[in-house]
Amino acid sequence: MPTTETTGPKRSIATVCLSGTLEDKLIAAAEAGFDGVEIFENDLLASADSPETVRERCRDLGLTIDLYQPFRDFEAVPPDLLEAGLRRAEQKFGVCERLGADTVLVCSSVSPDTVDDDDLAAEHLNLLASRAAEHGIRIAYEALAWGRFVNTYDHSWRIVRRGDHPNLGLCLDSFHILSRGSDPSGIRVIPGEKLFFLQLADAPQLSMDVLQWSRHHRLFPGQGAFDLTRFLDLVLTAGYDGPLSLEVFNDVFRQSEPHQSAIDALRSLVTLQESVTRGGSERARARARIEDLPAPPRTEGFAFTEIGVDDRSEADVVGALAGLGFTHTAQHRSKPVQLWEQGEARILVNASADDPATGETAVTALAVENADPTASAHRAERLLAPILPREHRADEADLASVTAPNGTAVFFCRTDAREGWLHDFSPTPNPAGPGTGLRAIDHVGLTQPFDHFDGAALFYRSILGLQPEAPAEVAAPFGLIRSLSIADAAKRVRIALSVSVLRRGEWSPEVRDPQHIAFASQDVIASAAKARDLGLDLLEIPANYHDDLEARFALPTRLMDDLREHSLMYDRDEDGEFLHFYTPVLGSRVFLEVVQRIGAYAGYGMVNAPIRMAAHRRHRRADRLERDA
Ligand SMILES: O=C(O)c1ccc(O)c(O)c1
Ligand SMILES: [Mg+2]
Repeated sequence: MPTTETTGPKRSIATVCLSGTLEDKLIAAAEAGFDGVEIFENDLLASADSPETVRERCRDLGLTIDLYQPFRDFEAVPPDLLEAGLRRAEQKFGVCERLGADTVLVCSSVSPDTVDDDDLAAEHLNLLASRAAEHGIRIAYEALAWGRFVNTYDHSWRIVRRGDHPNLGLCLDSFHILSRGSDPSGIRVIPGEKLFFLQLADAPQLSMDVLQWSRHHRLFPGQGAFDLTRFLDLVLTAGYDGPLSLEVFNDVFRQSEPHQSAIDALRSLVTLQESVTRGGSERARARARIEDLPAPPRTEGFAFTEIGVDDRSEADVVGALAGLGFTHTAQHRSKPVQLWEQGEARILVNASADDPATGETAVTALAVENADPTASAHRAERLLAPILPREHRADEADLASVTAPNGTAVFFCRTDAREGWLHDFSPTPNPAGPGTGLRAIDHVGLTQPFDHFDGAALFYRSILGLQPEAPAEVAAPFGLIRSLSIADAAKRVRIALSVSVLRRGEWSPEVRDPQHIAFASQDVIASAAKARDLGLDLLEIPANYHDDLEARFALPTRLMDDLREHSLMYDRDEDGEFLHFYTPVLGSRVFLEVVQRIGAYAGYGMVNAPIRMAAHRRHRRADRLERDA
């Protein structure tokens, strides 16, 4: 139930964001903790409930109805169509009165009957506003990015100003403004009382028809490429004091379980408010205020990562860790959990924690090192993250943790705390080996199911206070892979999310939803050589790859020899170089990687993913043939 109290602006959501019938949508919005809704006309038309019943239901759920929409193709039309429009409007005003909604959204016309005449548009909207006023209703005029003649916010503002009626104002929709690349800074000079409504939506940067972009690809704030922090700052600075409302048309969300979408939606809005309170104008900061949201954790790296294993995969995982020079340093005092360490890299191998969803080998937990785990867990709870119930004995650490969308547990830890997580482990007598030069966990790679990708990115960003890096796409053997990595400013916590774009059907790669843990080495060639000596089975990279590499980068012969000999891969960007190698897949879908960043290389060797995926498939095939022989 709602844990995010509203002390700042009201938070609303358009019913079009969520899947289901009107009833499903209202319940989901209320349960997530929204204060109000925009009712999309089609949702009401398909409902068997009278507007009065909908109004009552909303009241019972603690929701206000902040907007009724959309009313279309009204202004700057010939007299007969104007008459018809006014007749339609009277019916809508009646519906609004019955719903208890005081604002109707009017989209700029796309009709071929509309003329390019601002005076006429203003006159018609003035007439509509005076009719609306008789019902105590306001008209919020919104410039659609594809409006026939009015398609920018400044144009809609000129018309509203000319229309000059107290019941006529603007609806600003971030999508329509930012998708066209309009400069939003002019919003600041619009009088706040003329801003009747605000709709917030993000979107990925795409080059396509703007109507298609809007109707299929909108995202919740923070999930796309628009600068919504600046946008909201400008709107609040102008003096807008209505609800912050989300209006997201998205093909995936339209068919997703509405409770989860509503939670994602609210999380995105709270996170957006938070970013305005950190950087906005004084007026915007005061308006966006959120009570009692602890600051994002100051992350200091990964405390540990946990791999859940089963009877068969345990030997593979432990064997690979030993081959990478890790030492089994400690054993959990009450659970079948081993701690393996090298440098600051710590891996828990948990024989009681295979993936609850699939029973497979999986990265079951991430733990981030930070100064105040209790505050971080409190923040996560305020951001609607599901808190993980923990079984722990009275003398064991009560670790604060939450569950990420795909079931991965996220722990907040202080490794050096006296009663911290390490306290639950007893040291083994194993002497620390020479290692292979691994220092720490560089990143964790998690593949997400397509429908949860945007939600997962938002979750990690918002809960851990991370920032997204550049999104990328590569064509891989089993389909297109999209990736988005997120990291803290110091790059000590990096999470590389990826997704098979639109995966459908039966034909599927050998490794489903792979996950990996990458370790940082200062000399990956030496690490690979030592790992070989320790008996590690390195993933073999084909000669074709290295031949192409040589041609592309003209690397020194010595380096090429090393890359070939140790099955290393290579990448380069403007700021540095990246060398990396992999283990085969351990169990069903986990593998390990060792990376070396030279200079300020910022990526993850994503261009090499298709080569790695094909190599993994080859390796597993060979493995199976060997087992069957
Ligand atoms: O796509 C549309 O038609 C549409 C309707 C109403 C809106 O508020 C909007 O932004 C778009
Ligand atoms: Mg809109």
